[in-house]
Amino acid sequence: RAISDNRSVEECMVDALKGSVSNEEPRSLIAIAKMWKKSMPDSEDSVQNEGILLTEKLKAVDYEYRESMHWTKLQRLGSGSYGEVFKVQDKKTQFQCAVKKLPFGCFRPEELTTCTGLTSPRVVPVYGAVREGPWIMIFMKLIEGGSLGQLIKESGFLPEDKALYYLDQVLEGLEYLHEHNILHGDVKADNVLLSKDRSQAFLCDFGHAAHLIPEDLGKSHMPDDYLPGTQTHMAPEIMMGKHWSSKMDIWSICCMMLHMLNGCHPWTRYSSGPLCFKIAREAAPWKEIPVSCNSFTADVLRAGLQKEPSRRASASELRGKVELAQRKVSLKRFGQEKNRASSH
Ligand SMILES: CN1C=C[C@@](O)(C#Cc2ccnc(-n3nc(C(N)=O)c4cc(F)ccc43)c2)C1=O
Repeated sequence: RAISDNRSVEECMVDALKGSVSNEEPRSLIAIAKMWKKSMPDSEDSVQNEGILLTEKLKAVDYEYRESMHWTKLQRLGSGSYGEVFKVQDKKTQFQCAVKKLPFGCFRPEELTTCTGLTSPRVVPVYGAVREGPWIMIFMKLIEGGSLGQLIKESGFLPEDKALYYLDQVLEGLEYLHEHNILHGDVKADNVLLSKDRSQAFLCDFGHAAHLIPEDLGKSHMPDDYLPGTQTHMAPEIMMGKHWSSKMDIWSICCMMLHMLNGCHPWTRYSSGPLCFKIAREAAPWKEIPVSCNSFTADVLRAGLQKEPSRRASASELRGKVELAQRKVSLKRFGQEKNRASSH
């Protein structure tokens, strides 16, 4: 029937996937994510259980994959855009991973279509997604070291060399996303996860992500259902309803750098209440760059905190400046340690 109706391959695929959970390829996950967008939650779906698992370590049983029956929650890890995140375990394989649980009505297909099939070592791998009644569960790799936001809270703030180290790694992830015309849309320390030894950083939470259509760049405004990210990290062009581009992520990652260095989000030390007018009208928050910063680190922040997107550095340009600043900062630190050693 499918082919005779001139239906797309994707539509045929989705028909075959409806109402069951199966282990399939990434393109099936993308197809069902788009199907979920079209189907609104209603009462008869209360026991609906359908989805796609991308790894054999998570095993659907008789085309079902249900909480408590096939996997169990071990502990709450944190909260993302519109959802809570848990450490979970597959009952059959004992494999542990993380799951973001969100209401079906808050699900955006871009949360899956933007991160499925990515191969960057700086992006948390997705393991699949399953709908259970009014909930969507998105499974992903467990990252044991917690979030960069939690590290900053524990430490108060980060030393310049460590902040530059994490900034470089997250910029590598942004370089990859922007090369694939993907906007992350909510870059901040809570959405950067750390390995157990805290040497590796990974980008997560594609709940605000969008596909950047190259021919649309510079023209289109945000799509109607676009979900803005964190206000303190929001680029001025969003506040002014102007064109959107990958440069939004660059503004946000520099706000994250200020958060690492100062221990607080930009704009929050000098004002309370809605920031949208302040961010749109006032100068970029260069005054929040610590005076103790190396001049090359300050250059990174000034290049990324340009109010005009066209004057703002790209991820690759900013990474080059970060790596120069890292050399200067580590040389300075090396010099200080040498002086300390020789004075003893
Ligand atoms: C690939 N993929 C699939 C869903 C996704 O959009 C997300 C997310 C998200 C949001 C907030 N927080 C976490 N979060 N994940 C973990 C983890 N994987 O171990 C985690 C661990 C924490 F300690 C705190 C928050 C955490 C994950 C996404 O990116």
